[in-house]
Amino acid sequence: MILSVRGLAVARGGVTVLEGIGFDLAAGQALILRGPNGAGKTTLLRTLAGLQPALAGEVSVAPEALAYGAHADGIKSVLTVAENLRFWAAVHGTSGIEAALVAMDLTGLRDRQAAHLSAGQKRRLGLARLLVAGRPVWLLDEPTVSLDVASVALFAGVVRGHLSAGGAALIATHVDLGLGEAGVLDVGAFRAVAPARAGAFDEAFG
Ligand SMILES: Nc1ncnc2c1ncn2[C@@H]1O[C@H](COP(=O)(O)OP(=O)(O)OP(=O)(O)O)[C@@H](O)[C@H]1O
Repeated sequence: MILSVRGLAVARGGVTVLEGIGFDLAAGQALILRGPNGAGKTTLLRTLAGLQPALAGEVSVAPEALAYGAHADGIKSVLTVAENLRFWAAVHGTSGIEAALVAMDLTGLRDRQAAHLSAGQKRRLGLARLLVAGRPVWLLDEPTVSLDVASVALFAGVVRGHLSAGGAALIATHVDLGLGEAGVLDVGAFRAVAPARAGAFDEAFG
């Protein structure tokens, strides 16, 4: 397994959100994280990415195998698209940004300053970063936000290519990426916090 999780408990703001999480991710596999707003998908991904500590449990993965992609994707607004990608290639010790530019349909925008990209174009640049990083396990939080239908399809193709090259992906998304082969993990099954009591609204405001 490229990523194994056992008995993991995660918290946000000092409150345990999910507990007893367990799953395996093999090379070539994608797992879609499902659950309503606030269920804990972002918290789980942040914990796996090492951005916050786990409360309990074990995560078995090589830290250098992970690439985390979220809303704040670290784009430097004063740099051009190509300069951003070259920067990340230097950080990750990889070379060549052309394949990433082509894959995310950014060749025509390569010399545009990132500050002047649209929201969807910025998102495509953030996703191109994953390709430049060259890491096998993608942890993705709502990767398709701001993407139009064509870009979602483009991205789904990129994920498929990553999987067939032996990569793996854990993706929190409310959108159907058309990855028929992907598994689904409903984080609701691991919820630690009791839902708000019925009637609480009436008690507070009634
Ligand atoms: N900075 C914070 N401090 C305290 N609590 C937080 C903080 N950020 C999020 N939470 C709470 O933690 C819980 C889990 O949030 P999280 O962002 O992980 O959910 P999510 O499943 O990713 O939701 P969404 O689908 O809306 O992105 C929610 O109840 C949320 O209100």
